Amino acid sequence: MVDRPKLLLAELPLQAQPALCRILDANLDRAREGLRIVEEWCRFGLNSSELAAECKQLRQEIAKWHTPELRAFRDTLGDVGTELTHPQEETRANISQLLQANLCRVQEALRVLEEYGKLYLAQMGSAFKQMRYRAYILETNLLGYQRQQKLLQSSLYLVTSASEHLFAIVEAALEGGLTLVQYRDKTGNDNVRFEVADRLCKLCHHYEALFIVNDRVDLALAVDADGVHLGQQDMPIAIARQLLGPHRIIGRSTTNPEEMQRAIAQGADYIGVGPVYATPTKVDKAATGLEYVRYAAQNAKLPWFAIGGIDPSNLNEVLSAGADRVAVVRAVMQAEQPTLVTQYFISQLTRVQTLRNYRSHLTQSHT
Ligand SMILES: Cc1ncc(COP(=O)(O)OP(=O)(O)O)c(N)n1
Ligand SMILES: Cc1ncsc1CCOP(=O)(O)O
Ligand SMILES: [Mg+2]
Repeated sequence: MVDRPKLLLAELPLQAQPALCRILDANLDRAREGLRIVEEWCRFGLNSSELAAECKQLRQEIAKWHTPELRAFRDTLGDVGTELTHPQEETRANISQLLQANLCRVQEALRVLEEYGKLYLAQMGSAFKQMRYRAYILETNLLGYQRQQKLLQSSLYLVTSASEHLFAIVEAALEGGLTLVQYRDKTGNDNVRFEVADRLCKLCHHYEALFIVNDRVDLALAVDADGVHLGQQDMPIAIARQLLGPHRIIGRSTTNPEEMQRAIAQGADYIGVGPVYATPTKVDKAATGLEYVRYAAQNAKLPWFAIGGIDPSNLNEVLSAGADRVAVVRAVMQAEQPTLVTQYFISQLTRVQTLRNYRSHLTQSHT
């Protein structure tokens, strides 16, 4: 139980006392309801016992303040606010929006409890201030966890190239089930790049896909991207991590085992493996061939994407060498039907992943 500090309620004018108790009662409910909604996703959607436990602990701590005295002031019929809804409350485009809305609701309710709580009980303000900070940390951890999960679940990675139909192509690929997009543009100026990156980021998030910016940490931060992709000549991973914080994704290009081991040691979240085949999209880089794909399949202990010259005609060869994630530019950006090509890639990648998971399950259960 909460220590019973001094009750300040009596110091308020008599007519303000019921109002204060109703505010506290309503917001104690609101904060817990919002947390419960978030908790369900942590538990059943993300399978994260840590995040679910944090939601539960916060809920329980809030509940301790919800005393019978406060509940006694509830007057639902007399509440003029029950009919007031915002149109956005009626629709939720996706899980991220739903979580965002409820985390925001929890934080608002905790703020109300912090402020009005100061008039009710000594220590209530500081207790709810601490809980509000915990809710912010929960939000950041949840977002980071969601990103890593989505990265793990992504088998096809679209790296964009300049095109007058850029948005239509990316949207078509998203319609086909794409969940990971990198904005790569070596031309143009920063003004245009910012506009394009911002629009692409919103488009990807609307489809619940991750959005990564090539080369540029500043641009990634400016548009609130999910992460950045850095080559060997780009910014060091450690500096990017300092700028981006712990929860955004950092990818690294690798062409050989040494670069792979270094990227892992430096804390990359995923790596590009290639160019597997020579490609006009990256003329300055020699092909690494399938040998490096085989090496990655045996040694990479993080998500890795075979990249470079991959298209539906050679996909099977790359999969047979051990890849189960690929990144492509032309195969989708220049496809006549980007949705269909995306669906084809994803279906083939899912097929090999399922087969390999099944085989490794069998091997484990026989040892
Ligand atoms: C997924 C992925 N892998 C490799 C690269 C290449 O990055 P980099 O070597 O920095 O070359 P540029 O793309 O910047 O020309 C990539 N972008 N994505
Ligand atoms: C950016 C990059 N890095 C290694 S290969 C490559 C380009 C791959 O493009 P494509 O899929 O068109 O061959
Ligand atoms: Mg680069």
